Amino acid sequence: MIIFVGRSNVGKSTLIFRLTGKWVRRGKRPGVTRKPVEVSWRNRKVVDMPGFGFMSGLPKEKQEKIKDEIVHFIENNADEIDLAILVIDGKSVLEIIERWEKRGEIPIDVEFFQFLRELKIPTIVAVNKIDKVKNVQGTITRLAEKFGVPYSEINEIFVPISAKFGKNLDELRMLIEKKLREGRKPSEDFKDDVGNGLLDAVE
Ligand SMILES: Nc1nc2c(ncn2[C@@H]2O[C@H](COP(=O)(O)OP(=O)(O)OP(=O)(O)O)[C@@H](O)[C@H]2O)c(=O)[nH]1
Repeated sequence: MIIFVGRSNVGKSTLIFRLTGKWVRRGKRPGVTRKPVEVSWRNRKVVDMPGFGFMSGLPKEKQEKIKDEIVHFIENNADEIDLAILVIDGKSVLEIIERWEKRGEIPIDVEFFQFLRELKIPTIVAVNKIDKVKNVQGTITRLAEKFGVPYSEINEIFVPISAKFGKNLDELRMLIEKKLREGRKPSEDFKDDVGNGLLDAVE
């Protein structure tokens, strides 16, 4: 199974369409709670998770509920998940992350990334909407710092793309295939060091 996670409106559905030729969108306006949407692609399940985080008109409790549901889905299906693609909006994500940091909170995108890492789920961060970003390389470097990814691993994790304009999608496809081929490292004992953070938050 391949899962797509990310804030609402970052372009998850557009990206899934670009990669698989399948529409997962059900025409709902942003902010309306929805369940994970599953399509089948090359003998695998591809799941578009509901968007997390702030959505205008959505009360905080509902945001938290969506986040908890995503966390539970990932925990319950962790054995089956071969790859997670965290989609972020390259234009706005750094500003959002810095806003959270100023409030002394862990930014939700960073929290999800670390949660996936704790579960040893191979993860790619698709930095979308780069058609709107001036300094792409600078953005990726700063993102790597925020996500705690060492410089040497940047190209294994971050891929700048534009789902809408079809930019760099071949690079993303190649990285997806590479990660699926590699699978989980055999030495990584699954669920071994699942510790704090999101998991505790929903206990
Ligand atoms: N400029 C730009 N816009 C994009 C890009 N990818 C997607 N969009 C636009 O962003 C908006 C949201 O895209 P969706 O694919 O619906 O986003 P989503 O993450 O599935 O949204 P939810 O269903 O709310 O979770 C749409 O208007 C897309 O056309 C991109 O690469 N560049």
